[in-house]
Amino acid sequence: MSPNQFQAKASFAGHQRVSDARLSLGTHELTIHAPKGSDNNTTTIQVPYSCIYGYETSTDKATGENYKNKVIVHYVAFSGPDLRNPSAAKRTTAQLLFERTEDADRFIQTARDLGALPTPRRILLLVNPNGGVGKAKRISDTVVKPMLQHSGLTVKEQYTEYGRHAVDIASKVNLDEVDSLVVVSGDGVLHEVINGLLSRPDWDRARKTSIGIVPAGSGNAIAASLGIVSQFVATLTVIRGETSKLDIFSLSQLNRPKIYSMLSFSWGMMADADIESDSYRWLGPLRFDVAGFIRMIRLRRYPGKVYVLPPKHQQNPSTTEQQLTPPQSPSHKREPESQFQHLLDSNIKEPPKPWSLIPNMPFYSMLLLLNCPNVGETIFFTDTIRFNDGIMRLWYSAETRFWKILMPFIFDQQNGKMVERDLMKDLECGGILIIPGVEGKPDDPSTHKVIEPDWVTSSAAKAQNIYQNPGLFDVDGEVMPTARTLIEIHPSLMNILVPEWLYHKDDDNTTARAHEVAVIQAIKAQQKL
Ligand SMILES: Nc1ncnc2c1ncn2[C@@H]1O[C@H](COP(=O)(O)OP(=O)(O)OP(=O)(O)O)[C@@H](O)[C@H]1O
Repeated sequence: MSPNQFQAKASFAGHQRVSDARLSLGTHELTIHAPKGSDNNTTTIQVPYSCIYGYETSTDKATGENYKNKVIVHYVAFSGPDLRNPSAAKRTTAQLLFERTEDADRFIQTARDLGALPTPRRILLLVNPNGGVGKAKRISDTVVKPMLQHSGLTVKEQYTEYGRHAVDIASKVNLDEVDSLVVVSGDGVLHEVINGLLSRPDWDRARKTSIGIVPAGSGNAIAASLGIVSQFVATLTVIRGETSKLDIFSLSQLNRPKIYSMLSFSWGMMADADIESDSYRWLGPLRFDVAGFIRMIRLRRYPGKVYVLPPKHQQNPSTTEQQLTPPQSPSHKREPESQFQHLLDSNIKEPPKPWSLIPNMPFYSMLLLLNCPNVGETIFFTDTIRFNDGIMRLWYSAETRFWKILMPFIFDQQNGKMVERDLMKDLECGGILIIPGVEGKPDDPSTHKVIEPDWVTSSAAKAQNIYQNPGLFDVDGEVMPTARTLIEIHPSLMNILVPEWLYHKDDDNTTARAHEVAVIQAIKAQQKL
């Protein structure tokens, strides 16, 4: 027998039968060949390594107390080939009874050497008891912690106790003691973790700490964008420890601390609906539909000008060099480098080339800047975006006709074709500068200030029924003041935990592809049983 092959009695959760089986540890999967019945046909079960989240050894009662010859392999199995179907993933086990303890030990050691078993790491779980409809604690207790129990990972759990507590935790956590910060909540708490890490004096080290999410909020857009649609897959992802680079946007306003975003920035209808949906939190994910519908029938148009910087690959080097601030050495950088901070000066009326104004847009009914394919768990916007391609995608519209706006949201919410309707225009960009016509804190009328009277109070503006209110600036579901704002992209700034099989069809990621193939083959083998 080759060193990667073993004999054991095998049985599976939910099946009574125990068979004498031949096990083989391959490049990407454990294969179990077991006789099916009296006719000596064999059945083959495959357990992809990317689905194994732990193991335990125990003593088999029949062979005596001195023998630790039983190995229970814990893994996630899928009932169908759609790895994004939330109900397809289940936890299960394979029980392997070896003749001798040495055989069990050798099996574990070989599996470890081949990367079949999770590598020990230290995890800090941040659980928001108020996230979504308050289910995060239950998810942590019934799914996350039980799965972590056999993983070999060291786990600390902390509840967030107040709004923005996760910022405080991430800005102070001892990075020598934690390998990954994992949020059991929604996008809001992950946004806070990113902002906490990037606000640290040692941000250049902190940004390399991997971050992860177990979706337990109501939007869960980032998890859905990563293909993490169930809590089982999310916890498996945390345990396996595979990471991908994540682009981050920075949002700068004069005399205010920088804000960092991993997901989206919006202004107009979607921002209004997202923030206003907070009053319907008890509805769960449906809150976005209800708030969205109300906002669509009472649509607003906000005045403003938006300037766009082309993405790096479209820029002509001779026109950009003069814009760059001198590069600082990493040890002196107090925060991720910003190249166009000087554009926040309100004396600069027109940012110089290669910036350009979005033409013929005196007002916006919606504006959305996206880093990921999903804007919510159930709103799959487009598959043309990568969260690590170094590009921002901007969608905008001045449309105000109710039916025009409603159609894509009714028919295309989940098929990624929303952007194909003739509603929004889109642009690839490396940065944007937004100059709203009215500034202020959206919820405090005493702060509202008309900055550009021509755009807001002129008779032409009045004739177009332009809203004389700043509107909401929404970043990852949180409100920021409405003011002149510079948004820049920082390509691959952070590392996010992703399923090992996360792969886009046109990416040349052969390892991820191999993992995906292994999982699909395992599902097919399972279905033949
Ligand atoms: N103990 C707490 N009490 C009150 N608010 C909290 C507490 N812990 C965290 N928060 C706040 O809860 C807010 C919502 O959290 P989160 O965004 O994770 O959930 P969600 O809004 O349901 O999900 P999503 O953003 O995906 O829609 C965050 O702004 C966070 O600051």
